[in-house]
Amino acid sequence: TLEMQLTPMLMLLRATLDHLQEKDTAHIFAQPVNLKEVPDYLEFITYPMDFSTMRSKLESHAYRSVADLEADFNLMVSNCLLYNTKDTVFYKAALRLRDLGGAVLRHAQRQATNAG
Ligand SMILES: CCOC(=O)c1ccc2c(c1)NC(=O)[C@@H](C)N2
Repeated sequence: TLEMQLTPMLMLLRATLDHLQEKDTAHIFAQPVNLKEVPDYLEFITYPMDFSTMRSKLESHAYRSVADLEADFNLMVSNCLLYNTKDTVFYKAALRLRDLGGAVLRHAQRQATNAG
């Protein structure tokens, strides 16, 4: 579509978000933390973040660069490392997502720079 040609950044951000979310194979970052299931979550976490929220922000043009997307990705990972103890599946998944996502984001930034 015309949007495909005229908004390379939006296309790159969508592809990068898809690639980041593929690394969350357990889907524990897919939706906001359920505050009914985790009632004390906001006692520790000021700004919750998850992939569905990032996708809504992307489609609302809230991200103007790979760095903007990376900031919310890092927030999501940091929230998880802060709230959950080291022995949990959540904490371990956040470490793995941080490392795998870092490579995805470095590649995306190179593409953004090359495309100009
Ligand atoms: C149905 C119960 O779900 C959860 O308790 C739960 C579900 C998903 C979670 C989470 C908790 N904690 C987190 O830090 C983020 C990363 N994901």
